[in-house]
Amino acid sequence: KKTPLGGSARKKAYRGTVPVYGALPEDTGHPPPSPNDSSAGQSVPAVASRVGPPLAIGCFVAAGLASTDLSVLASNPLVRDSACSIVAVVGAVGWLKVWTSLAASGAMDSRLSRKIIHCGSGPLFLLVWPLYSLEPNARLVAALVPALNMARLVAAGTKRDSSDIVTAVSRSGDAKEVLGGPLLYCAVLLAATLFGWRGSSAAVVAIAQMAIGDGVADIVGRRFGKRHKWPFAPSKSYAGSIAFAFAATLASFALLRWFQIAGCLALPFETTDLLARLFLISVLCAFTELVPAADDNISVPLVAAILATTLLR
Ligand SMILES: Nc1ccn([C@@H]2O[C@H](COP(=O)(O)OP(=O)(O)OP(=O)(O)O)[C@@H](O)[C@H]2O)c(=O)n1
Ligand SMILES: C/C(=C\CO)CCC[C@H](C)CCC[C@H](C)CCCC(C)C
Repeated sequence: KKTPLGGSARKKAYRGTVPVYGALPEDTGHPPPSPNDSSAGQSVPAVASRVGPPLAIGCFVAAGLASTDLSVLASNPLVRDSACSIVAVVGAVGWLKVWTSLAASGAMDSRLSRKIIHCGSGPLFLLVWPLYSLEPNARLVAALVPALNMARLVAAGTKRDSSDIVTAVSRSGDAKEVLGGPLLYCAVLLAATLFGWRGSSAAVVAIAQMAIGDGVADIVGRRFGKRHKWPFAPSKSYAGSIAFAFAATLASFALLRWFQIAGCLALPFETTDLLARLFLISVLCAFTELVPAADDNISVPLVAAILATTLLR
């Protein structure tokens, strides 16, 4: 299709009307702005406000990185640890957003999305641990991830922030609820980071039991455990507890192996021996989950940590 202005005449006309754009239409693939286009002839700040703060921040970070020697950054442990924590914090926001959006769109039940968040958050955080530097302070930088999430939950639970974290993790949509199970969950991640860290099989097993064991018990129990309930815990089913024991064993095993492969911890057990020990821990944690005395986000990882300290050394 022929255009009214072609070749150099069009370039000249375009240069004349759009002082803030460095690129010509041929460079950008976009058509030239019409005389009515509100961006034509605007100043840089006006255009920046149109494209929005995220792009401005992105440009700022990119310009900073471009003017810095990246090899110096990569070899600096504090920079490396901060980068890991930034990735984890941003990842956590995206992770919650994905499941909340799926629930909001009707693609899945919000109880299921909440349980998937419960199952995935702790193990995903564990996967990041080996990427931190060997510095003793690395765990402090890593601890910022659950600490910041706790701050978000407290802000949301005390209504100082109407964040959609409430939609993601509260059962009923009541903001105060995030100060219960979800806050304890993050507190366990914080304690495991500060007092266990990646050389501790107890920290890894405690997180796997709390996240995967308890989460899978709920997901499976609700579907397959409607009829056969425990006599002393009428809301919980055999199916849920069996699923807890098997899923938590496999998750603990896989995460421990990941830490072994990454060179973070050494375990003196053959595969079958390790699996048997983890199964014993998981069965006992599945029984702990049936006890209504304490929140299972505290009781399960506590029992798991004690058992792992005794059985995995
Ligand atoms: N061993 C289990 C554990 C859970 N469930 C199912 O999962 C539901 C929720 O269990 P539970 O995690 O104990 O509920 P809450 O603590 O109330 O919820 P949450 O942990 O999500 O805060 C139960 O009603 C039951 O249907 C089950 O069948 N068997
Ligand atoms: C619904 C939950 C518990 C109820 O029993 C889980 C709450 C999850 C937190 C609000 C989010 C926690 C995020 C982690 C601290 C970091 C995850 C990082 C990872 C890379 C995604």
